[in-house]
Amino acid sequence: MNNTLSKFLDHLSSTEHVNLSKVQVKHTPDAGYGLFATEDFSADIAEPMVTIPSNLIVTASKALQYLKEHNRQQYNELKELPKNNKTIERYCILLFLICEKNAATPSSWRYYIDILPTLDTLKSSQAFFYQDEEMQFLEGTSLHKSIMERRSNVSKLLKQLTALVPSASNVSLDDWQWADMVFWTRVVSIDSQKQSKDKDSSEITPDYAMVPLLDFANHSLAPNLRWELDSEGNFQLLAHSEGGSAGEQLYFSYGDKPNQELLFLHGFCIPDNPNPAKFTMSVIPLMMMDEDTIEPKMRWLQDIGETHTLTLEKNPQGDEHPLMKAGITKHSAALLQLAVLDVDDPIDFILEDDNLVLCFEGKPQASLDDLLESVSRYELCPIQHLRASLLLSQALGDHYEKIAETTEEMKSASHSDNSVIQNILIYALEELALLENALSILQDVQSDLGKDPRVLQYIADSQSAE
Ligand SMILES: C[S@@+](CC[C@H](N)C(=O)[O-])C[C@H]1O[C@@H](n2cnc3c(N)ncnc32)[C@H](O)[C@@H]1O
Repeated sequence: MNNTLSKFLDHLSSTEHVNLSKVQVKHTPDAGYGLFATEDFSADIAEPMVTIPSNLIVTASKALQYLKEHNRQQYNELKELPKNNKTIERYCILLFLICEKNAATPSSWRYYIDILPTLDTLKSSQAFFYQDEEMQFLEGTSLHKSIMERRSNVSKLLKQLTALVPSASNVSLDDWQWADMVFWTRVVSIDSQKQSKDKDSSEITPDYAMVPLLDFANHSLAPNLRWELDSEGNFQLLAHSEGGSAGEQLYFSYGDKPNQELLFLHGFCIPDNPNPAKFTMSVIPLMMMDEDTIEPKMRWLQDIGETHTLTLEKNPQGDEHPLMKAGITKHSAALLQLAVLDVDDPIDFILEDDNLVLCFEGKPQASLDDLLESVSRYELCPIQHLRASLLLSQALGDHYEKIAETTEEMKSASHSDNSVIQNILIYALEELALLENALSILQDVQSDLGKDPRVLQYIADSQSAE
């Protein structure tokens, strides 16, 4: 056991009187440290395996208390910010972590800070820090896009923090990244109602908590450990389900997260994860096909407050729209209908009170739902559906090809003992299967639409025009 870990555990047992007789922290083969049972445990026994006292749990109010003593300026600025806001809660906790990590004179919290993963450890496991080779293996996937977005947002978020808390302007980007990642990989969300003992009306009602010791427990979809808050705000760690035997690793569930989310937040995947993958991509490159309308379309989306993300889910979304049979959400089906409209279609854009309004067949469209509905009543509707479906097939097909190529490469023997690449492979194959299924459904959809007389006429007209 390393020195900082044994000091931390000593501190818990001798100073804080935490009874550690039923659990221990040990290295695991593939998940860093883990929490293990030292004796048989059963859900029939109501007694907790271990109780973490409330004074050891890091919440926003605890962080504020700490900053009041250790960084009065940050405390004064934070306490003026709106209460019960998750972002502010997170800022409090991050600033606490950074302040104690860098304090010349350690407080008793340093035992905990010292056992948290360092930035170098996080760099070797977190998707955010993937090198070029790993990013190449993610080409075409939704995760590639999410990582790039997170990278470009990091300094923006730090700027947002310093706009609210000017005294945090000396926080380095490295410290900020370290604290943010430590936070997201270890935080649990608690029901703030149960935290009555922790409430102080002048401070923030906490929902986020970092719980020393519990945060050594790794994730499983079949957990044998659960936690409960007692009436004093202490965290009780209890056997879950059937319990288990001495020596077993104790897992709790981080939630029903799909592999994409697990890989993004934690750097690992669960083989055969039943939580279905989602594929996301931006509609913007698809809008770019028509240079004349891209600008007003983007402005209209902005004015009606809509996002640009297309989402493909595993399970069909219904049959309100042919694309939804392939798993495209209603919002995405509408975005695709918008994307295919061009100057030859019955659309106009008019400016009304500084807002750009899209009119379809002369009627203003207040929302994407309205547009979807108007297109479905349009006499050439099957043609519009077919165009949207072909555009989607083209886009998904491009992603499919990129992912198919990289998964073949990852399957090669030279990567078989690289756990990072094996995790990427599990995730990429799921996304590949999702795309393959959608592409095959889209083929059927297109073949059905191709039989519609209006479509046949349209094709004949276009051919004779050529
Ligand atoms: C709350 S911590 C658990 C303790 C951690 N293993 C440690 O060494 O400190 C969460 C992190 O543990 C790792 N982890 C948790 N569950 C895992 C699993 N089932 N497989 C692989 N790594 C896991 C991930 O790096 C994750 O971000």
